[in-house]
Amino acid sequence: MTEAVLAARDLTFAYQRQPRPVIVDFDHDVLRGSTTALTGPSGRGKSTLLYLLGLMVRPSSGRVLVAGHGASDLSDAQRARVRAHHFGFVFQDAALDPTRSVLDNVTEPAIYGEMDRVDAVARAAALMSRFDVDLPPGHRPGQVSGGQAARLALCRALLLAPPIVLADEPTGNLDDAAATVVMNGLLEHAAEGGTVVIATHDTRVVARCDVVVTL
Ligand SMILES: Nc1ncnc2c1ncn2[C@@H]1O[C@H](COP(=O)(O)OP(=O)(O)OP(=O)(O)O)[C@@H](O)[C@H]1O
Repeated sequence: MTEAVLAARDLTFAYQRQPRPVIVDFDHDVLRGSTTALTGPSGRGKSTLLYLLGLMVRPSSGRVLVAGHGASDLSDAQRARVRAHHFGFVFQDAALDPTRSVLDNVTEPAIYGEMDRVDAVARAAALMSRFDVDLPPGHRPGQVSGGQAARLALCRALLLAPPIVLADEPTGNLDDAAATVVMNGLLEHAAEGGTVVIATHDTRVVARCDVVVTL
């Protein structure tokens, strides 16, 4: 049987001071090597669900299991460790730190993931070359295009070759060519044995995922 690398059990989540929960009794198994699109209309909770699965917010009730182990009820420090070892994130609108160079943005997960600086820089250079964003390392995010920022965010997410990549609207505002590069990168990660979950309303992305979850 194919193993669930990530699972939601009776997951319910309400933002503080909000009358209604955004996610209610959500159950799902994400299988190793799969690509999953979380889709649905704006405001249905795609991003929220992605952050729950990525252990960035705690569920109001229910659990998230990572590699078969309950993870959402761990302490903040323990969840941070699980995040560092299991997940890579592509945040909405790339979310690069404008105060740091593009290289330091891409190598940032190494700080949490126990990869030394020399290896991190080499791996970053290889990824930046593969995705055709081998910019001068001192460049700042303010000096790059939206498509380049999206590819740099992908490089950052893949830096530690994480078992699971979670991506929040990774192709938002990208033209077809740039969206294809980013999507190909995510699909290649899955083809290499990684697992990919994407919150998106981009039909170009949904069409290329193995599993579609509509919220
Ligand atoms: N920090 C917050 N506090 C209170 N409510 C929030 C917060 N963040 C999101 N929400 C609400 O939760 C609901 C789900 O938001 P979420 O961003 O997860 O949806 P989404 O499906 O990803 O939307 P979109 O496609 O527009 O990005 C929305 O009604 C939103 O207004």
